[in-house]
Amino acid sequence: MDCSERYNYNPKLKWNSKVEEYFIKAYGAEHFSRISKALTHPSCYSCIRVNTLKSTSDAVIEKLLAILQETRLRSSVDGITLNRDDAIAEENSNHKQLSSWNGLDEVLDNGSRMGLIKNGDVVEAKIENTSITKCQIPALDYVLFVKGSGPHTIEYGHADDQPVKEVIVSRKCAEAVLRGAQVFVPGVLACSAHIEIGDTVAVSVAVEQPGSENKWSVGITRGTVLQGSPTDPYYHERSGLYIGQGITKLSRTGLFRASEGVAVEMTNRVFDLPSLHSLLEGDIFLQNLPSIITAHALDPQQGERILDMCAAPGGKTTAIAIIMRDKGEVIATDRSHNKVLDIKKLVTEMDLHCITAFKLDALKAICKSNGSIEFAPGHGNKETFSQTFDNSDICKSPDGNVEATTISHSDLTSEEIAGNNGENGGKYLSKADIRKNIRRLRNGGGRNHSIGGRVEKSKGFSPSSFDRVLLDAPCSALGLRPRLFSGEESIESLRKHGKYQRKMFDQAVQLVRPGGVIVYSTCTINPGENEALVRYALDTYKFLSLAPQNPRIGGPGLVGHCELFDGEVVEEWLRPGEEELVQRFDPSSSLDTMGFFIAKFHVGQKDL
Ligand SMILES: C[S@@+](CC[C@H](N)C(=O)[O-])C[C@H]1O[C@@H](n2cnc3c(N)ncnc32)[C@H](O)[C@@H]1O
Repeated sequence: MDCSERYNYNPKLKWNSKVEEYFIKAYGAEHFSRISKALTHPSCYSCIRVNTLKSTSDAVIEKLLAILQETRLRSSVDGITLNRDDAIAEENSNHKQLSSWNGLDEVLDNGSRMGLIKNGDVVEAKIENTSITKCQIPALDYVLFVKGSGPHTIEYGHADDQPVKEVIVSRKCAEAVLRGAQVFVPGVLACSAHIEIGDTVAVSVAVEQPGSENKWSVGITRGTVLQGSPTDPYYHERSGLYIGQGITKLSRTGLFRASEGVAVEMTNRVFDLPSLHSLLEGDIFLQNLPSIITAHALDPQQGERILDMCAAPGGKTTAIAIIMRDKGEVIATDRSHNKVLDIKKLVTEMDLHCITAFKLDALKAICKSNGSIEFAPGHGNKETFSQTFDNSDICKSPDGNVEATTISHSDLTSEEIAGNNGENGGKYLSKADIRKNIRRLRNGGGRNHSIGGRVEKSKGFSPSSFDRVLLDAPCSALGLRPRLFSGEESIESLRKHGKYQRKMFDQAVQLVRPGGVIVYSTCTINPGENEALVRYALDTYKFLSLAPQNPRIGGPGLVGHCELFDGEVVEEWLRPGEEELVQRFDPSSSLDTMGFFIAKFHVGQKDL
């Protein structure tokens, strides 16, 4: 095979064959092939929502340009100076010698900064390669796009007689790298024999391959030695799966001995997207455009009572609260205890006061009696600790008393945490879970707040007690980008998602008041979880009607039906006239978003 075919990025997404057949029926072969291709690429921009209660778009643009430019300048200095010896010296001294760099100020002051001004407003600001644009959709000028680039062709320096040094990473790791992350140690699966610190390596990804009994497997054991020749495991399968080039931060031995840290610092990426994680916390939130549109489609009004049924990590909840100017009541629920902590952390960071987060199973969201909330009891720190680790039912308090269950660092040693001590309700915790929880404990309840582990459990809410309900349902997530494998879903599993979503929707219908609104959304391209849910809703509840959405920038929904299981099951989608009332975000469209679906229902008199 020609080397240039091998050392590039041209993945072909693998699907379960029946699922592929079904999607081809839904979209047509050519369109589905475009969707499939688009899913393997990240969007070429990052989307940021500004917390307009704490900052402004202009202030965020200013700060981000400064940070991004500095990062670029630093990494270009790294690129020039980071040879093997420098890297070893860096590892030894454990800090970078860049503190005297003051190039950023020069760039800011020397007039190379550009601003595109429209109607007196900055709509695009640029410094050299960094461009930040304000969203032009009316009322969404607090949404910013930070432009990335790609796919780039990378010169890996391969020659017939000299194979390149290589590192193979896991699929999840590669998907994160394509979004702008570095390669971290746990993501490394295999590498060439003689990797030293500071080596330039080609990074490729091991993607699941079809195995026996219709099962998929990666087939590369961690620690495998690569020769750079066709005798390497899955050599041919990795053709076209090269995601960039980087510099190793550890030797081969270190890579498989260490448990954390950066393994490869990416210097040449197929997709170059600025990494914005943990920047300007509280002032901004990284969020996909369709998710922001979902909050607008709900059209929450100040003073209303809103329920976000599957809310974690709180992206849409906080977007809703900000649209309401933090006035009213937003109740955010999620079934997972730890994820409710994530919501609370985000709410604290964003300094929002109208949101209350509860642990609640959305399938049991209606309370039988009036008393609707129970609180997690505090029983001292050990108990609290086990609560933080345990997703099982923790709330048995019958009296509704609120007791803070705050954890302080001094109350826990890492040994106590790592030892597990059987305090996790008998549930096995992997090392990764434990590390995650240690991080969670360290990070606590937001920047300036004490570390809090209090989670209230709700018993549910009274029927018709909300003005608006958002059901951003758990789904097959087949719209998420970038993805390098989609074979895990079968027709049966897709249908299970649909069933689960319908049950949640039944609860939403009961909770919203007559005259209220339900918004249903998913991040999947599967019509069985989108249009089929709308059909179910409209056919089951005659008092529901599809409502127009504002803004509406997504495409139309799918009209018609699809036969499954050799015609034994007919899945009904939209009827003519309904398609323009939903929003379907097609990853292959020019909007370049994730695959997403939004339907908005108006709730009429329920006794009809
Ligand atoms: C698509 S995510 C929600 C994303 C969130 N709305 C946001 O924008 O940040 C779906 C969430 O549903 C939660 N979930 C799954 N099953 C649930 C259930 N039975 N009850 C409540 N939440 C559930 C998951 O824990 C997950 O956090």
